[in-house]
Amino acid sequence: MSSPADRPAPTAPPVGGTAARARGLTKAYGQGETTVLALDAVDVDIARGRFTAVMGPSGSGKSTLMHCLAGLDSVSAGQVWLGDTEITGLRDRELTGLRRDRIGFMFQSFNLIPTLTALENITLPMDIAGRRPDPAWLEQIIDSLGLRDRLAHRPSQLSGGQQQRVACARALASRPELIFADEPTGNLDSRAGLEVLGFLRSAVDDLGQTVVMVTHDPVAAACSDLVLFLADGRIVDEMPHPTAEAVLERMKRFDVVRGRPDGTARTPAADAGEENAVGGTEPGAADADVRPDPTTDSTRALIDGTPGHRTDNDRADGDPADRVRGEAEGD
Ligand SMILES: Nc1ncnc2c1ncn2[C@@H]1O[C@H](COP(=O)(O)OP(=O)(O)OP(=O)(O)O)[C@@H](O)[C@H]1O
Repeated sequence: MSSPADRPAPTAPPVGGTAARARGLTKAYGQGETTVLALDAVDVDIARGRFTAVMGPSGSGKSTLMHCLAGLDSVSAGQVWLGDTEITGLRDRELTGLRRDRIGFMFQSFNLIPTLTALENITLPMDIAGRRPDPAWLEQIIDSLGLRDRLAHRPSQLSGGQQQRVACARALASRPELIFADEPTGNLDSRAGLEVLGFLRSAVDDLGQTVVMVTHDPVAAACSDLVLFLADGRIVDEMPHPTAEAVLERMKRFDVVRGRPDGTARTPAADAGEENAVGGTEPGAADADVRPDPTTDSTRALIDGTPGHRTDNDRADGDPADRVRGEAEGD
């Protein structure tokens, strides 16, 4: 395990084995004295065909990293590639198509459309894109997720675990290069959570997918191949072949929050280069009204007809589910 100081300086991005990568990825919210540095010159490589977990204290930048890697959020500086395509600098329309074709999303809140059946929810992103799912692939996903006898059910007729399995199938349906999962087990009891983690694991092992999962849960992180630890918008550590115990121990090393006089997420300790200093753990009250709405993000990611490329402090009006429903049903 390496500390930031031990980590080799980044060279040219590796080619071939990388599903996504970022160099110097920086994301600041707000301006002037109220600036929050959510990501601070992050270099990261997401290995293709692997399961990567992202952990860190609240406010450390996990969701922001995921959103920037997925092209859901603009970056303040730096570059992001999906495969060999640099997505930073792409126009919204190009980004929309790329997300739709190459990325699958899973969110804590499932984000299923209540009026659609499980099957309709699974194929919704492809239907909106005007693409037909590969029937053999779809069948394989449905069977491996155990959804065969639930396809005609609406979300309200499904348990939380089943709903998340539908969301998992939806993320896999287009056979994306990369699946981003933001706290996919956050709304599930431990049994259903483990089940969903098992499916994500087998999506990697058996279906060759690449998964990036943000989680607070050491047990969930232990299902991954590699855990990246974020603190203060930086990757401060990584752990291959994690166990829940080792992850828990590592998380304990993150210090108690110390606020910064200038209100940014960074701490004086972090400025001094202390690896285990954590800042911005509790988003300040001032941030509370401008934090991203996960429903908005996921909805945008799904329908991708709305400006999914969020700008700072951008919030969608109205009920996002209504907008998705409207798009899906052609209202
Ligand atoms: N739209 C926004 N406007 C202002 N600040 C933001 C916005 N989104 C995130 N932030 C701030 O950026 C920092 C990183 O936020 P982010 O949501 O990425 O952290 P996180 O590690 O995912 O947190 P959590 O575990 O609580 O979900 C935090 O200080 C947060 O308050």
